Amino acid sequence: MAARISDLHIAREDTLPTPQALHEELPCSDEQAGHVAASRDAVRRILRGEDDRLLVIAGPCSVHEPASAVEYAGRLRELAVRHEDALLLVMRVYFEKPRTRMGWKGLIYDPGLDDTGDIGEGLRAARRLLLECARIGLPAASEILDLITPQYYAELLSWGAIGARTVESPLHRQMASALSAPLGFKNTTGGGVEVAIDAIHVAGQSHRFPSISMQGQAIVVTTTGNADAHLVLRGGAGGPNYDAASVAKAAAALERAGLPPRLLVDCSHGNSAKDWRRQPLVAADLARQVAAGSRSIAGVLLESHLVEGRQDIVDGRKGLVYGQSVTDGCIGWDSTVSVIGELADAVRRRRA
Ligand SMILES: O=C[C@H](O)[C@H](O)COP(=O)(O)O
Ligand SMILES: C=C(OP(=O)(O)O)C(=O)O
Repeated sequence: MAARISDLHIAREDTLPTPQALHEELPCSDEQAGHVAASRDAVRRILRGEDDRLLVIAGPCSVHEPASAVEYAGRLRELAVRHEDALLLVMRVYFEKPRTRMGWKGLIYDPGLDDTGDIGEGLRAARRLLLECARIGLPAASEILDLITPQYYAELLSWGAIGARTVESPLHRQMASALSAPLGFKNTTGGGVEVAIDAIHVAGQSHRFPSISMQGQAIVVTTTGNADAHLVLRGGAGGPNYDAASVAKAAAALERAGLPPRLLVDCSHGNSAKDWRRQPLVAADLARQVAAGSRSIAGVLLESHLVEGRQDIVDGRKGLVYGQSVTDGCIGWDSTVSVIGELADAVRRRRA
């Protein structure tokens, strides 16, 4: 008998709807598409220095509860209008979590929070939420982690991230060359900025690679390159990199590499030593840099939710505090309002 040599580690296979089927089930209207296109344009203008506002990407570390994400979106939209002279507010709507070891992988991978892993339902929930953001006129941002799932929802994003764990991956860099939204590359978890600068170069070029079509067919896609890729400083194993000296060093590295010396800074992750209480201190330092005239800082990222802190998933959705993160700790709503106000004032002071 021939030895069994395939599928030795496959427990089961389930069929997903095609990207096209999901788009037809949850279509994007002309108004929603118009909002996404205009938001991407606004992001690009800020990145290029043609608009002196600050891009602020704020929202939960991960979305696990669509209802609290919708409530957060409504509140952020009000803040966006209040500060639109100084800030472009974008909601962080993250559905796929790259874990250091094991842990809940996000709404797309496990929408039930119970390891049942109904990815079809997760994609549906993600798309529904992004459509809701577009409906209320709030631009949305997400990390692109999986190489197939973007076909299901990425056209609704106004900003995307390639995270610290995947910034060196050739597959993510070539996938980034296909994405339609401006894209931030994080420095590595070790703190390496050069790796992200390499990634920006690679994503800006044309690539040819295997992918899936809207009809779910295996295809070879040829891309034109994403000209709006940029650097995000998120700190790393060696410490934070949000201070003025680190920002200046990174801006100089960008210039040496022939790239515009403009970047985003994440107040969380390595820049807060993963302690959410430190995020307002990081944001205050960035606000001081902006008010003092820095034009290198084009944007700021915040992990924020309705309720401060974080909680563990113990028994699926049971017992969870509404509006509190189940991944990294977040600042709460009141702190979010004051941090965003401080950033807006910094832009106004820089103008004055
Ligand atoms: O922002 C999210 C987390 O920092 C990232 O997914 C890693 O999380 P973990 O170290 O808890 O696995
Ligand atoms: C995982 C994230 O960030 P980083 O890649 O910087 O760790 C995140 O923003 O969720």
